[in-house]
Amino acid sequence: MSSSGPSPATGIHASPPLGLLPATGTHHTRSWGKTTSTSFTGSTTKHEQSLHGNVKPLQLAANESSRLAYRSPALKNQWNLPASSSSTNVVTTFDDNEHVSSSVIEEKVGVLLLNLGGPETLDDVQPFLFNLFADPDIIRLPRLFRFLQRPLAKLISTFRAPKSKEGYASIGGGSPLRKITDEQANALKIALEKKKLNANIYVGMRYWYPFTEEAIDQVNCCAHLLCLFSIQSLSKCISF
Ligand SMILES: C=CC1=C(C)c2cc3[nH]c(cc4nc(cc5[nH]c(cc1n2)c(C)c5CCC(=O)O)C(CCC(=O)O)=C4C)c(C)c3C=C
Ligand SMILES: [Fe+2]
Repeated sequence: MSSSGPSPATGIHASPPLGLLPATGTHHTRSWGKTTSTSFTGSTTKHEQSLHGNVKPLQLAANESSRLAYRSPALKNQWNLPASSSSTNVVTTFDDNEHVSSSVIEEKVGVLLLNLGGPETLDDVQPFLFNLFADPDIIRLPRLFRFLQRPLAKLISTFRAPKSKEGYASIGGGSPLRKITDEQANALKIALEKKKLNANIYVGMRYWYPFTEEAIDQVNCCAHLLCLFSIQSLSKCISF
């Protein structure tokens, strides 16, 4: 996959987010090509929404400059979050001028930066590729042949790994994606602190560490979780 776009620190501004999720419940997310569920702190509500599901843009307030907070009306219903919920809904949006406008904030916000991940060492290359190809969103087999997904992923990843390793070796022995995403998280934390917003930032990857499920397990700070898809790519296979 080729990557391009703004610098890591500012790339956040160009990336469409997934949504604002309540930081309680059970998430059904996918890695290694299978669906798993992850419970996280304070869970009283169950829901079926995948982190990778479609989320509609938040109804934005007056200024329509390119903002990044989205919320699914459907999710709002699903999680039973009435507008007058006792827990204040926190909606923080970012515009192109790096101005942050927030509604009244009474609860700490968590931000989950979602990315895809990449192999960090040459030994990671084959298992990373396996995770990638075992995902039916990457290689979709007809229903009848679904049972072949993982054997096929094993086959392709094993065959492709040597060539990919050469590529990764030539750029220092691994993917820069983890480092870039961690840098984005730090930059976001610092930027929000400057705005007097104290948010916990988490990083979750779909195909490598730290997996989204692990990241969600860490979420313990907040009533709401803003999920931002922090991918920059020209790849046509990524659609939002
Ligand atoms: C048939 C081959 C491939 C398809 C189809 C494909 C689709 C696809 N890939 C991503 C996300 C990533 N791919 C990454 C690396 C990578 N992808 C392929 C092959 C296909 N991908 C290979 C062989 C590799 C390894 C690198 C290489 O040898 O070129 C990565 C990791 C990037 C990094 O920084 O390391 C990601 C992420 C998506 C989203 C996608 C289709 C939707
Ligand atoms: Fe790829």
